[in-house]
Amino acid sequence: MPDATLSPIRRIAISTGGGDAPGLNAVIRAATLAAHRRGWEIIGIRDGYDGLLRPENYPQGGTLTLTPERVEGLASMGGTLLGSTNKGNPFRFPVRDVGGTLREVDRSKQLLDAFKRMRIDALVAVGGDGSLTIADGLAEQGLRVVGVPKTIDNDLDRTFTTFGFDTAVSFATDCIDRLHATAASHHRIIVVEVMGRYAGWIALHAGMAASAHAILLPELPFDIDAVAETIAGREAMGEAYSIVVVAEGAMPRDGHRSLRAAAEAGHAERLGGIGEQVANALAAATGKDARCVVLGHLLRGGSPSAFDRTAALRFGAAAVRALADGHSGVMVALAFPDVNLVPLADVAGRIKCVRLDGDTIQTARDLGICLGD
Ligand SMILES: Nc1ncnc2c1ncn2[C@@H]1O[C@H](COP(=O)(O)OP(=O)(O)OP(=O)(O)O)[C@@H](O)[C@H]1O
Ligand SMILES: O=P(O)(O)OC[C@H]1O[C@](O)(CO)[C@@H](O)[C@@H]1O
Ligand SMILES: [Mg+2]
Repeated sequence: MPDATLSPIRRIAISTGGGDAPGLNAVIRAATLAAHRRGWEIIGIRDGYDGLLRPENYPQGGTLTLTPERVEGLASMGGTLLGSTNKGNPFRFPVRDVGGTLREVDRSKQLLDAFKRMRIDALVAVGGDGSLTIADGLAEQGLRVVGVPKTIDNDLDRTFTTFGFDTAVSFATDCIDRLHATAASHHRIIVVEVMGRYAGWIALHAGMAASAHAILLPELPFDIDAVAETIAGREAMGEAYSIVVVAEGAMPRDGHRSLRAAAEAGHAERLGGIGEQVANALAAATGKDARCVVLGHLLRGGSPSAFDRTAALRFGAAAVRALADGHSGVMVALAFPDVNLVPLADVAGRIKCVRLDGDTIQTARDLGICLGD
């Protein structure tokens, strides 16, 4: 429920947190123009909240005044004008003690003090599950906050989709389309590893759109023999090549996720390497030549698709409207065809995984795609 007793807004801030996603700049543009229309000032915080929490790193200032001129032409640009971080959760801020060990401290109070000092009345927090959990915590401490759902992973609950996902899937689809030709020419297996730590939306959608022969998801631990059988079955039908799409968080039934670096204070674990493992295992099981292509951070780059731009622009404007209407502790969400508001508390600390009984998975099965089970 909007709070009619709130003091009027004069100045708001916007921050972009977590992995960057195409469309962040479009949100910044829309929020800036919508704020200016209401006579509000708007400032951008650099690199999540680092601009306020690590001022020593910003001799030119940790914030940026946003004006209509400053956000001109921004909607089509990838990345984020403000910078981002996935290493500085203010509630679990990494600090190195004298012995050199990293530990986490709660610096949320300092952040809220910085907001007060800068006369910031409200915050638009743009991010994924991590950033919106932080935003929910700040709202609980009394800050007026509206969240905006971002992530190429599409793993946020209570919104039809997040912006960034469509661009990432379109790019992955284009890459896999291209790999069919070279795999077929050389009668090879090509394994394509895509991002997606705990949710396999990118692998599932791009794999289906680009007619992969097998798709391996974090949600469904795989049996490599099932994939090898699919490849052998294709071989028997005269199809001497196969494309396997693997989410970075996929794991064998009797194994575990492939880690590049373990989690440490202030930093989540880094995954990667499962594509290479699957390629090697399939080469051994089938006797065929196999290659692995890792799309990785390429999936985060590029200009946002028209769908992501539109969603991001709508989200940025809707976040400002929500603040103007007295809402706080909410996230703007796509409830096709509208944008609505959902409680941040319903989103915080949760991940939307691929539902194994959902129609997309069933469609993949009906198309004859092997899911490794
Ligand atoms: N505004 C922020 N300032 C500092 N650190 C942040 C901020 N937002 C998020 N983080 C850190 O980054 C992590 C990931 O954030 P989030 O889930 O929003 O991003 P994401 O797009 O899902 O990307 P990923 O989780 O893969 O990094 C959080 O758990 C948190 O530790
Ligand atoms: O940029 P980093 O720290 O390597 O993070 C990579 C992670 O970020 C994401 O791109 C976005 O959440 C994940 O898919 C991926 O696991
Ligand atoms: Mg995340």
